[in-house]
Amino acid sequence: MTAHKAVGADGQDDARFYPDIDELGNDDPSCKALIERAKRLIDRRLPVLILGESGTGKECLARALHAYSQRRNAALVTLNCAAIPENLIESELYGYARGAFSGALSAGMKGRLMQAHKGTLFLDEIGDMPASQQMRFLRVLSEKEVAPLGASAPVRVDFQLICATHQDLFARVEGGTFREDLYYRIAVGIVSLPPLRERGDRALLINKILGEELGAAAATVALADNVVDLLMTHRWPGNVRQLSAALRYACAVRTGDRIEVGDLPLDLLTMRSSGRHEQPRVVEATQIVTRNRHQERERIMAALVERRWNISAAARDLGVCRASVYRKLKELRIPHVRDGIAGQADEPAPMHLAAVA
Ligand SMILES: Nc1ncnc2c1ncn2[C@@H]1O[C@H](COP(=O)(O)OP(=O)(O)OP(=O)(O)O)[C@@H](O)[C@H]1O
Repeated sequence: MTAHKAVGADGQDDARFYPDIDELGNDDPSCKALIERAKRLIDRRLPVLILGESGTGKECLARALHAYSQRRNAALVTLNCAAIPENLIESELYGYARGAFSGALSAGMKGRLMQAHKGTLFLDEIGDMPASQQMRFLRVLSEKEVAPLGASAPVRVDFQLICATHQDLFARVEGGTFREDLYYRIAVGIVSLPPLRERGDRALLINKILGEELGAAAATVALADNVVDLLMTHRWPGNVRQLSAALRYACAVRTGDRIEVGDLPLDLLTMRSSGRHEQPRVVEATQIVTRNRHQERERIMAALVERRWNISAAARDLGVCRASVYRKLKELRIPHVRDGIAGQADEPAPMHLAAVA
């Protein structure tokens, strides 16, 4: 992760960390290809338009692109067009000169377009830019000049434009709420982020988020099999944001080294019972199960070695019953060394072990 200075939606310096662009694609070939394409679009004086459902990582990508670009040492200035009241968007974007109107700041105000000079302007939810502002913004893009309200002369601006929307922008053009000429001006370098349910790197994403949340402890925390099943089959309407929130919640409330289904947010379980999940992705689920198995194997082996294969003592350390330890030995294919350490081990496994396993 790389840190850069930026100016956030409230105009204040934003010291948030910026994702490393190469980490966004994980090891998934299609995500990596998409990120590589986005990298090729930056620094070409082309506007970039990031499309994708809410929570797919559009802002993350915009931040990563800025941090990757040649403009990384200048500001990234963001404005969420849906979050600013229509009557304020004009002064936010263009600013105003000293004494431009009664109630204005005495020193005037530098608008976001001028703040972004030499840097990057990120306009989130561009589909919500009021119709009254679209023509003026188009003119700025054509003329590369801004005229703050009350200013005697326009000011030249140079920024990398990145816009994002979760809406079908062309449908808004067809519906008459978004100008067609502005659409063609901003929709040049289009990058479409897939919804989480269509991504082939869900397991990698889960591991990455767990790693970020738990740090070194991630190596000792496993996911119960039914948690893996749920994470891999849920449809995630809130995309990566929802997945990340669910995992962070589970990491916070877990009481042991295993995240159980009861550690997941209640709304996720409710959605599941109402059928908002999909068919398991067997290959990916296997990756997580393998990771869990590996960690579980290590945990059990450590307890057994520590207790010199005294199953009762190891079971106590692990917080499970002896039968569970025997079941795990079988399940994880850990060969019993009972014969090798004579006198240290417990009595032979009970006859009903096969049935338990
Ligand atoms: N590749 C990724 N790896 C890890 N976390 C990610 C990734 N992409 C997105 N996230 C996380 O998902 C959350 C949502 O990301 P972001 O705000 O970029 O989505 P968005 O598409 O801009 O959402 P919205 O349309 O609602 O504004 C953030 O918390 C972000 O950290």
